[in-house]
Amino acid sequence: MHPTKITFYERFEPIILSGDKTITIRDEAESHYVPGTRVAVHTYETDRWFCDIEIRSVTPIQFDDLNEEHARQEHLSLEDLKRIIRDIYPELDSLYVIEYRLLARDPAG
Ligand SMILES: CC(=O)Nc1cc[nH]c(=O)n1
Repeated sequence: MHPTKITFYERFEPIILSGDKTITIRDEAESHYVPGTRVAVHTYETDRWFCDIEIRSVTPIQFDDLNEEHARQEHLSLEDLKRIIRDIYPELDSLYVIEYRLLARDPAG
């Protein structure tokens, strides 16, 4: 069964809902999302649902190959992107770029 839920840190919620953040970079354990499927997005901290997304693609990437385009899609500078990914996944080089589009959001949010 493919995963139908993903969590994001609350600090990313505004740039996901604005449509400015259109990718997330995850490890192998979170690489099994299926393009074309709908996924519920919850906060990591409190498990609060705040939107649904559609998975567009899942692409392997090496940490050293992260570039300005990935940073633009994350709505970050490349320096900040690399620092954040290193904080979340210390010493992990094999990663996955999950591209998505926003489908629906909490009308009260
Ligand atoms: C909860 C969590 O791992 N969140 C992440 C990890 C990597 N990128 C991202 O946007 N969010």
